[in-house]
Amino acid sequence: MLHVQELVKVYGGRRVVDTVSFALQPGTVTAFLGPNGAGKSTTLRMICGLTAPTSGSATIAGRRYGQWSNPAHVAGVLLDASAVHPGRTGRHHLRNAAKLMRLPVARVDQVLAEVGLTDAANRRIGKYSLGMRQRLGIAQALLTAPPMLILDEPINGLDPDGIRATRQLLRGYAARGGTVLLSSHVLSEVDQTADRVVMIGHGRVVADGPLQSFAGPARTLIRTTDPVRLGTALHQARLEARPDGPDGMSVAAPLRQVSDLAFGARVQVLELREEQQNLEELFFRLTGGGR
Ligand SMILES: Nc1ncnc2c1ncn2[C@@H]1O[C@H](COP(=O)(O)OP(=O)(O)OP(=O)(O)O)[C@@H](O)[C@H]1O
Repeated sequence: MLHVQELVKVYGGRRVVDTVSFALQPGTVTAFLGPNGAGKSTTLRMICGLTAPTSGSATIAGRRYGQWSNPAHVAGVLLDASAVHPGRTGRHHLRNAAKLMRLPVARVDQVLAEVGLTDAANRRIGKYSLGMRQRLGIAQALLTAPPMLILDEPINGLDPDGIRATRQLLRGYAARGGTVLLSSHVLSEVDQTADRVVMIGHGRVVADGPLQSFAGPARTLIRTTDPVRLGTALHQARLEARPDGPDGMSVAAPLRQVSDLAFGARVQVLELREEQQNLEELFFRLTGGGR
């Protein structure tokens, strides 16, 4: 669907995008992750034909985005959610966009509903929160029901409900065969949305693969009435464990193994859960944490 091949952008003698390559398949959500200034927006702008590459190419379904006679039908794009007229209502804004693309106006109410903006449709955009503007931008990208979405920081500024709704929307869209590329500088925003991560730092791709492949070994948090006894059992099983609170331990083992061990040691378990994978650490290690 999307093929990015050795894209390079030089500004003032500096390679802000440095030989970036990746390809996306239909039915997937890919997060393009990197700290501020890593080169995400510049890459997305080159993919959408808004910035000319110094070298390299990006094609969607075999052609450069700008070469398609109706590019919005090939990929829906949200690059800057603030680029909207504040005096217009959300519905008015989308109606204008639909007319420009020669789409039936009935489509406007469908996409407003898809992004959860029906109730705010007749309010002026100037009164929208950043999150609402982001959702309006996603609605506009969805107008043509395109096979691909390219979204620059679509989750930035959303409240938890907005993040959840956007996550469901994008997952549903990919489940129906759509291809999503979304950028973010916050890993936790996308770790439940994306199947795959392309990480970029200082203009270069530093990691690319399924999200699970970045996960470290499983860790389990266990709280028990008898941490000393459990500690002995863990030691005997040669499992690395570190204290977590007065009666808790973080154990370097999968949940099932820790559960079996606690059962065998006859300690009463108060809490047992898999720990969140700390992808953030990996992200900062790989990208150098910034410019
Ligand atoms: N038009 C331009 N002229 C000169 N330098 C630019 C231009 N656009 C971007 N840059 C520089 O290129 C680098 C990458 O910027 P880019 O906006 O692509 O990063 P980003 O990863 O999207 O970051 P952010 O999350 O802050 O938007 C930055 O150092 C930025 O200052």
